[in-house]
Amino acid sequence: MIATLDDLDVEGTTVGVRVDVNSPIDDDDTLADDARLRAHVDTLAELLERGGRVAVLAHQGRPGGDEFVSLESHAERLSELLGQPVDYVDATFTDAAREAVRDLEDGDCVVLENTRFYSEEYMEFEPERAARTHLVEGLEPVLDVYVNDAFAAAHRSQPSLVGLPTVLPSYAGRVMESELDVLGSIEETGEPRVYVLGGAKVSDSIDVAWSVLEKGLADHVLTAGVVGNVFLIADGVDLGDASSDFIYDQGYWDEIDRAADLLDAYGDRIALPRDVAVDRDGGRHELGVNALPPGDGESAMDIGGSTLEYYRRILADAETVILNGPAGVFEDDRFETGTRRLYDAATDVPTSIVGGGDTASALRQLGVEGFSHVSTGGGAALRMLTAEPLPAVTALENAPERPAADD
Ligand SMILES: Nc1ncnc2c1ncn2[C@@H]1O[C@H](COP(=O)(O)OP(=O)(O)OP(=O)(O)O)[C@@H](O)[C@H]1O
Ligand SMILES: O=C(O)[C@H](O)COP(=O)(O)O
Repeated sequence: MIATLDDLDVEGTTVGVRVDVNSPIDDDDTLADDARLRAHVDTLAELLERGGRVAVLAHQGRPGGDEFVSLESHAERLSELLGQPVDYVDATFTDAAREAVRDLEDGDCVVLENTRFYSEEYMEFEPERAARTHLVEGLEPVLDVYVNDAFAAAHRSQPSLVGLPTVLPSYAGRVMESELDVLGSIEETGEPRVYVLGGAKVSDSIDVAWSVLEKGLADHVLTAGVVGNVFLIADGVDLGDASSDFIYDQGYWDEIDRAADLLDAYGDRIALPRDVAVDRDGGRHELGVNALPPGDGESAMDIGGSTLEYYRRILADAETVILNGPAGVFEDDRFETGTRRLYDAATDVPTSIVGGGDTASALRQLGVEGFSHVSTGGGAALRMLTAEPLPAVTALENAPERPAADD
């Protein structure tokens, strides 16, 4: 049983709050999009209003990557969103960080530095071992309790996610609570249940497809995007050199064999695109799979109109639809139709769940709204949608005894 903020006596308590504000970053190393910050405002505002002393912990980017930057601009934006001063300290668990946390008064908030600036935080550990890392040993003495609101990072077994809840009384924040409510009860949603797997994360999508088909969670899996292209090749369709080279360059060539095995095992429940759209003479041109391969240099960039009709018929009978990843290269006006129309059709299904923050922002750009639930998590949501446990959630379940909250 995971405790929530309802179980926490907040006033005067120093709370370490793990959030996921991993965001797109501009060329000047500052925040380019605040959607993920906005998601955590309710949790943070509630803790502050209830008199908590809040130390925010988060990662940004991956070591060596362009988006691996400090959280200073995140703190500035958070201050605007919360409508109160938010301090920032360029340290995570050193003396400077601990002093900033000890100096907090009731209702104060400080953002600590990007947790991944410390190498241990980019490693995966068992919780007991994570509890003996520098970050956890440094922060534990200055924190009274730990709140995890970082659902989007809950598939990572890293110190700030699994080590802190091993040593501190721990609670789920409001984002974590609502994600677990919706995604944790996937088996209880209505049937027929349809999974739509698009986008470019082919191995992850094939893992999900195996899992949901094997467990009987999916009545149908609809494939689109690069995932759909891999399944078409696995089914013996000649998509031409451009699409094949793309799949090879992305390192997904071996996935074709896995997709073929999946088709052998569960082909009756997997739907493949019936046509694709290519770039011909600078415009969109649709080709039925029987008319493939496309011309020289032409690549399958979107699903076509007959695929959309076919998928819409399946969705019309569905009680639940779970979607991840765009149906095509939606960033290009000529190839956004598949994503917009497929996702639009999904909003008519009684329960419609979109996993993946990037997909969600693409949908906002395309003006598609009306889903039952849009998850803040990409990889975490995918893992949850296969009914697999998330390490950070398990760590919350196993957290030490907590003092009872005052009513
Ligand atoms: N047919 C295609 N050919 C090439 N690229 C494609 C095709 N279909 C989709 N894509 C690309 O896939 C990318 C998105 O895939 P990805 O799996 O990363 O989804 P995502 O929305 O970022 O996922 P998440 O929200 O889980 O992070 C887009 O940039 C899109 O252009
Ligand atoms: O953006 C995400 O999916 C989470 O913040 C996790 O980031 P990671 O994939 O770099 O661990």
